[in-house]
Amino acid sequence: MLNFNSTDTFAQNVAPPLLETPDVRKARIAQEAVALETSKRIDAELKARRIALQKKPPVKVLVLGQSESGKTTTIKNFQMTYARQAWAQERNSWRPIIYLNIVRSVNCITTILGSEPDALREDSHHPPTLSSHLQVLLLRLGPIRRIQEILERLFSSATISATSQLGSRPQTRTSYALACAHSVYRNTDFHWTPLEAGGPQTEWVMYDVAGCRTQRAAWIPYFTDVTTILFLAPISAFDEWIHEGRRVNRLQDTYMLWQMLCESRLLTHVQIILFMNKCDLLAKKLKDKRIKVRDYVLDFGSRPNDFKTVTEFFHKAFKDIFKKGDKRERRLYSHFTSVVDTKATALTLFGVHDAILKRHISKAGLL
Ligand SMILES: Nc1nc2c(ncn2[C@@H]2O[C@H](COP(=O)(O)OP(=O)(O)OP(=O)(O)O)[C@@H](O)[C@H]2O)c(=O)[nH]1
Ligand SMILES: [Mg+2]
Repeated sequence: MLNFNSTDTFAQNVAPPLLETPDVRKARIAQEAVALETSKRIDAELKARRIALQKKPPVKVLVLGQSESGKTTTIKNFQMTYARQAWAQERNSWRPIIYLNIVRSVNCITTILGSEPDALREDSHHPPTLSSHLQVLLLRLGPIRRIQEILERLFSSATISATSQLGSRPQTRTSYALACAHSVYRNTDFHWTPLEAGGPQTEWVMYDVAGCRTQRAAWIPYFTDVTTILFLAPISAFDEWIHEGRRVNRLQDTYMLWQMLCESRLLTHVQIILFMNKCDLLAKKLKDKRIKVRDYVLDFGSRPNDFKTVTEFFHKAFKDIFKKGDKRERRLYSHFTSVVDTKATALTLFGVHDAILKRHISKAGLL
């Protein structure tokens, strides 16, 4: 209860005027009633939002593609664009690992030098040689051995707790919860207005799986659970062979995977987005006049070996496979990307993000 006679400045400021006419008093009381109603309404809205947020299913995206196709790099781009804070935190968490690598390298070098008697021998007839400097250096670097031990102990306990957190899904190499501030902020008349792009604070979970052949069976359990599959096709790899088998061309392997996804009955409800990736490497490769696409892709025939013709040709091939396999006339979203170019990728991701969210919302019956 406020004591209006007190010396409390807040109480004095909110106290009614001392000389208040009946009309002024009536207007004030009416105003206060409206303010109270508004306050109650805001409280109720906030509570409803909190409850809705708790119930809201996360947007789940499975990122697929052969090994080295750019999956992890794409997820890093998503993090940088939509969860910058989490990305910065994760980046910082790599610092001790980098320290450990440096410390290990230094210790390795000092071990090799210490076991080389010639390197440490001092010649008394000559001024101090490099070997005496090395001796001093080895002594000085002694404490680093202890640091290596501490860091290694730290990491072994951190690995155990991370493994237990991943729990029942050991096949997920990495799963990032993009608990992004997904309210999009737009500057209007110098005010920052929060816009809700599919609801505030929608949680995004992106599954990053291993792309090598032996790991692909582990993708299947995720198929039924995701809204969207983001498929990475490294189109620069038309003249390369997958590491697991010299005789399998990387582009052929990608086509085969793509066909499997497009035809899969398990995925008919899933939105598929194609990133024809590594365009920068493709452009570079095609500048070398000795590399001809037709030498690796027979269907390419006598078409010009330039970037535009080659990318259009690959695009058509992916579209044809999609159309043939698709059973529900889904829309195919496809993009030419170089995901190492973070600025250009951020622009692509804005479009992709909206498409995914739209699909997620309509699937959740919220549209
Ligand atoms: N130049 C160029 N390099 C790329 C591009 N995308 C990915 N890379 C590089 O290709 C390598 C493999 O990328 P990752 O993102 O690790 O590939 P991944 O699909 O996660 O591979 P796995 O985890 O082995 O299945 C990394 O060195 C990336 O920097 C691209 O568009 N252009
Ligand atoms: Mg990866």
